[in-house]
Amino acid sequence: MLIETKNLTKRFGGLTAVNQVDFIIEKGRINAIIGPNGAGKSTFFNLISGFHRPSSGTVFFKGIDITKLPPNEIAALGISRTFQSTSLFDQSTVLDNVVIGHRLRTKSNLADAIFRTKRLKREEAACREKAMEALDVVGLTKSADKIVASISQEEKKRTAIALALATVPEIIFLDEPAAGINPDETEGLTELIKKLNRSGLTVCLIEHKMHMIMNLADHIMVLNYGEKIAEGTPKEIRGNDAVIKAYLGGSASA
Ligand SMILES: Nc1ncnc2c1ncn2[C@@H]1O[C@H](COP(=O)(O)OP(=O)(O)OP(=O)(O)O)[C@@H](O)[C@H]1O
Repeated sequence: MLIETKNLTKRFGGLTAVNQVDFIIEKGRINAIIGPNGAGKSTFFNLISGFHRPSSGTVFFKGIDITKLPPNEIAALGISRTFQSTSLFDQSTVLDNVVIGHRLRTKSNLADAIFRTKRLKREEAACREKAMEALDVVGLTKSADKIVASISQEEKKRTAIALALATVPEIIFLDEPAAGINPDETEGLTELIKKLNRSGLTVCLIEHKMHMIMNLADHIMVLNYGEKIAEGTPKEIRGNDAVIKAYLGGSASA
């Protein structure tokens, strides 16, 4: 298994956003986390990627306890993520945005940066090369020099994925990759996620678009009020009484 959470819990004051969640992500699969608004999905991602410290519980990556590691160290281990409100630099090019993602993995220190050593120059060239490879994978080679503010919403989503890929992850967490794009674009993005998975990348995504999830995921976990209420294949989840009740009774937008 690639990732395992045990009793993972996050409290914000009196609110328990994630409550004792045990979850296993097997290598090579497409996993999805669904649930009504406010169910704790993004918080769960933040706990795994180190952006939130859990109140209790543990996160393991390949059997190693990563619960207390900072986000950059977690990323360097091979766990990458995109964010819901795509945080790209609007006035920079697509390529420059992706180069930043790759910097995480390079080793130059401050002295290198000041004296512009040969190593730094080598690393910069390698960064741009990796970034171009990532843009090729997501189908954005031709948009590399465009300013982010001028590209479509779908291209922004693809740029965010390229950014996450530039750190050469083993697993990628995608937070609502298809939010705000039309059905055709959603179809294109679904194909891209399938392609990434076929190339060996393990995927875990949060998505409200149920049709997309049911077509894409091998394994689904359902959260409701921070608790895991079900997990299984799309077929198992579709017929699960607790899941149907959670969606009908809550503020679900799915
Ligand atoms: N930093 C925070 N401080 C306080 N409360 C928070 C914080 N982050 C999330 N919450 C609360 O935790 C609960 C779970 O939120 P979270 O964003 O994880 O849900 P979600 O399932 O991702 O929702 P959505 O589908 O709407 O994005 C919500 O009640 C939310 O208001």
